[in-house]
Amino acid sequence: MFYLIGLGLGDLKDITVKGLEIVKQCSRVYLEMYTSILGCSLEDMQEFYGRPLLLADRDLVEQGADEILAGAGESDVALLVVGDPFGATTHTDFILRAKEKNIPYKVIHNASIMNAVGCCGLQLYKFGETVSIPYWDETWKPDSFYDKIKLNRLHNMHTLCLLDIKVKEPTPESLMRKRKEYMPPRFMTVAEAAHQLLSIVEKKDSLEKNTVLNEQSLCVGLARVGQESQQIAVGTLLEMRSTDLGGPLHSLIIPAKEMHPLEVEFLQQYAASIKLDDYNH
Ligand SMILES: C[S@@+](CC[C@H](N)C(=O)[O-])C[C@H]1O[C@@H](n2cnc3c(N)ncnc32)[C@H](O)[C@@H]1O
Repeated sequence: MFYLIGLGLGDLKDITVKGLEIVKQCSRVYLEMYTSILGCSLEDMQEFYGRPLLLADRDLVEQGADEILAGAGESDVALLVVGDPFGATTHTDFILRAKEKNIPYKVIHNASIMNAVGCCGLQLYKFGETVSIPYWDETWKPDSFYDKIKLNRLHNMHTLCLLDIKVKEPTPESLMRKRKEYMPPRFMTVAEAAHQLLSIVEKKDSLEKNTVLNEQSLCVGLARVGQESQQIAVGTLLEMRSTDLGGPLHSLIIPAKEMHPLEVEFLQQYAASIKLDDYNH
């Protein structure tokens, strides 16, 4: 059997009882470690699960499905995913591959950022399309996510912005070499995301006089949701640019222009600088 097991968002104890029992009985257990991270070390996980974990980086997950699924028809193999297995777009492919190979499979669900985002008080029912904000570099500055945020705002929906994670990034010097050297992992912060959004707003503003989003628009910053050190901050896009929410992972929400009074009341707890009742969101 092939098992796809969600680990939740908090720490190693967020795995479900069912998930833990399966982990203990499997012949091989892989840990996917590039679409998200947990607030604990690999060593702690191995000790808690009482067994070694095989690390599955992007190359192995995207190109090595055969290797991971090998033997899963005869013995039990698990792939552990931080959050929920379907909280990232990558893992449905595993199920399709398992089906193709006639390997039976089971999914063990867990909390995902896609639903835990409700911790800030914004109603899940009112979220529109989720967007991903990628790190820009000198020459590559994609901004198509901005149009999706704009559409959500026009339809009075909140936008969850997932922020880029860069792991196993080759150093520029090693790009031409066979043997790659890697940069330290990077996790986009709420401040970095706000900085990139502001530069798009400034560019679009002068081009199209766009008032859907501006530097005074309300934003919600989330950090380490589900962990003991979880942080939530509410402020303007401009304020978010200089807000330090500490270590990874971070997400940014652009709320709808019109909010339910309960949403406003809940958000107000985290808004140090703004009186939301009087504020044009
Ligand atoms: C591709 S998504 C992976 C989602 C994961 N499989 C899940 O179900 O939650 C990764 C992005 O979600 C957001 N994220 C994941 N966990 C988070 C957390 N605990 N707190 C804040 N943001 C989080 C970050 O923006 C991160 O870059």
